[in-house]
Amino acid sequence: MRVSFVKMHGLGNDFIVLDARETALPGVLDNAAVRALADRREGIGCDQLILLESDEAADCRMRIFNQDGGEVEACGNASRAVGLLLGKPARIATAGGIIETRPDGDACSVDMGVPRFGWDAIPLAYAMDTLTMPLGWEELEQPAAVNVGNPHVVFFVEDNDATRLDTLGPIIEQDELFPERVNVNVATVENRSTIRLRVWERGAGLTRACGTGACATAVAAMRRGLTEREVTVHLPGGPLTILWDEDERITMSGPATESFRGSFEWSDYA
Ligand SMILES: N[C@H](CCC[C@H](N)C(=O)O)C(=O)O
Repeated sequence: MRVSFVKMHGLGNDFIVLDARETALPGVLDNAAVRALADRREGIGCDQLILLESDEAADCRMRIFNQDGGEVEACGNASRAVGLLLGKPARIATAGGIIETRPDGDACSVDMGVPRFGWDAIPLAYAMDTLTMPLGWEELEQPAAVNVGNPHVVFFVEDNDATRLDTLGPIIEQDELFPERVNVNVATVENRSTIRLRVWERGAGLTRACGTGACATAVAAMRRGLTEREVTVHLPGGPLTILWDEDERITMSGPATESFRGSFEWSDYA
C-alpha cells in the first residue's frame, strides 16, 4: 500500500510528515521502520519523522520520532511546520504537553508552554542545582539544564563555533547523568538580545536548527541574567525569536517550509 508524505523543514531541521488523521497507517510505525525511512542513504531521509493522528482534546496529536527511531516529547521546528500545514491556529497534543500554533504566511509562532527546571523534571539521575551544574566534560563545563517538553543541557562559551560538538555531543548525550539522554546546546551570548547556538540533538546528532534547543538556551540565558526576555537565537540554519513572558510561557517564532510531497510503498520500509 502506498503512503503519502510531506517533506518539510524548519531552518534546515527536516522532517517527513505522515498524516494519519483520516486514514490509519497500514501497519505499526516501529523503531526499525522509522530508522529506515529517516536514513539519508537508503531511505527518504530526515532528522525527525512526524506522525499526525486525530485527538479528542486537541486539533491533532503530533508524535515525534528521532532519526534513531526513538519517540520523544517535543520538537519545536516540527511544531512550526505542522502549524503551517494545518493552516490555521491550532492546539496540538504532544507527549510533552499541549502546544498552540499560529501560522502567519511562511512563518509560525508556537506557544511551547512553561519550562521546568527541577533536577527530577529534566530529568537528572540525582539532585543538583540546574542553573549552574557543578560538573563538566573537558572544555564544556557548568551548564544549565532545562526541560521544554524534552530534556536540554546548555553550555555558554566564548566561541561556540570552536567547540568540538561532534566529539563531545554524543558523549554528553549518553552520559548516565541523563536517564532519558539529553539534547546538547552550546551557545555564545553576543549581546543582551542575541545568542548564537549549535545543537547536538538526542537521537539525531548535529542538526541545522533545534527549536526546543533555542527555547531552552534562551530561558537558561535569561535565568542567568545574560539577556532580555526576548532574544534572537541564530542557529546554523537561521534565526528564531524566543519570548519568555511574565506568565513563564515560551513563544517561539520563525519560518517553516514545505519542501515537496511524495509517497512510498509501505512494505519497502516496514
Ligand atoms: N532531538 C530532540 C527532538 C527534536 C528536537 C528538535 N528537532 C527541535 O526542533 O526541537 C529530542 O530528542 O528531544
